[in-house]
This record gives sequence, C-alpha cells and structure tokens, in this order.
Amino acid sequence: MAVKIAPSILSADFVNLERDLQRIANADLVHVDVMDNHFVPNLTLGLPIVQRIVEVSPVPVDVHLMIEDADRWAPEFARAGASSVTFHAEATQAPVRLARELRSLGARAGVGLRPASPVEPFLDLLPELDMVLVMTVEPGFGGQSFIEGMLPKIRRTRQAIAQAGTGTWLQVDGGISRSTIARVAQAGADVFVAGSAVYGADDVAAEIDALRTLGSTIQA
Ligand SMILES: O=C(CO)[C@@H](O)[C@H](O)COP(=O)(O)O
Repeated sequence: MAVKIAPSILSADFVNLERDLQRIANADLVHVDVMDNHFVPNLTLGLPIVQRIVEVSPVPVDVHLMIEDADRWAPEFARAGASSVTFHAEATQAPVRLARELRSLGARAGVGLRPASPVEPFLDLLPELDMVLVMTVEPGFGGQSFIEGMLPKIRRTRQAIAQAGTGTWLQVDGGISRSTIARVAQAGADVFVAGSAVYGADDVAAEIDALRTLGSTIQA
C-alpha cells in the first residue's frame, strides 16, 4: 500500500503561504484546514484563499472542512478545484448525497470523524466514499498530542475497507510525527496529515521523506 504524506498548512506561515506551499513540493497532497469558529473553536480561511492555493500549489489540494452546513459549502470547494473534499460526519444531513455530488464535480469525497464519533455507521457506505478521515486529536488546532485510543478505530476501518474492496483511503490527522507514524501505519492508515512535525522541521522536504519512509517500512 503506497502511503501519502499531506502536510497541513495550519502550521505554515500564512503571510508566506506560496513560499510554504513550494517547500512541500515533494509531498503527495497539501492539507487545507477550513474552520468556521462554529464547528470548531477556531477560524482559518475560506473559499477565495482555497481557490488561490489550488492555482499555485505544486501538489493536489486536500480540503478538510471543519465547518457547519457542509451540505451547502462542500461542493463549492470541489468547484474551486480541490482534488479531495472531506466533510464531517457530524456536520452533514445527507452524507451519501453530498459524496455523490462531490464525485460528480470531479473531487474525491471524504468523511471525517471526530474522536468520539463511531465509524460503524459509515462502513456500509464505503463504496460511496473515497476517503475516511479518522481524527486523532480533537479538531481545531495544530500541535496537539496523538490520541492513542484511536488505534482500534483505525484498525476496524482498515479491516472494513479491505473487506469491502473499495480502495477507500484511510487518512489520519493530528499528532502525526516520527514518533507516532509507525504504529498508525501498522494499524492501517495510508494518508498521513502532519502539520507541526513538517513545518516545524529545519528541513521540511527531508521531514516529509522521513515520514513517508517510516510509514512505508511498516506497511511493506
Ligand atoms: O485538522 C487539524 C487540527 O484540527 C490538523 O490538520 C492539524 O493541523 C494537524 O496538526 P498537527 O497535529 O500535525 O500539528
């Protein structure tokens, strides 16, 4: 299974965003956290900035919507050119309709789960989903420590994906670093979001390669 590293620009320098996007040109995706101060107690950026990121990013743009009313807004991010759009299970009324709409707009459709949200209601929906995001911290802020208790949820999700044969990506987000990525990969994740570990490193590109190697070694 090929692992993917998706640096989160939440830890980038927003005044030098284009420079910080170029610094992660060896990543597989760039993870863009959209927060509305309602779904989470933080406010980041919105559609116009995502549109510009799509234009200048050297890698595909993976949008993570931590916003209410995902049914209304998620398709706009697909129209803006995001390669994947993840909405939260807790913020949609109609996940299947929304996932189908995102796919029809040419984006990969992802569903995100807060740490306390069970994955089980979504396992029968895997054929409708390109990605499941298991949050490994409470969403809202970078730099938090990894919640070890999420490992069983990651394992159950990987088993269900294997059983369904859908090839759905299994993304993890929060507290991913050199010291956690190996056991998260072992549990079955294949897309790793990392903010502070990547942008806090002296050599950002080398950190991305190191994380990819650590994740891949365990999966081989
Ligand atoms: O969505 C979020 C936080 O809600 C993340 O994408 C963070 O940006 C990850 O940061 P680190 O835990 O890797 O520092």
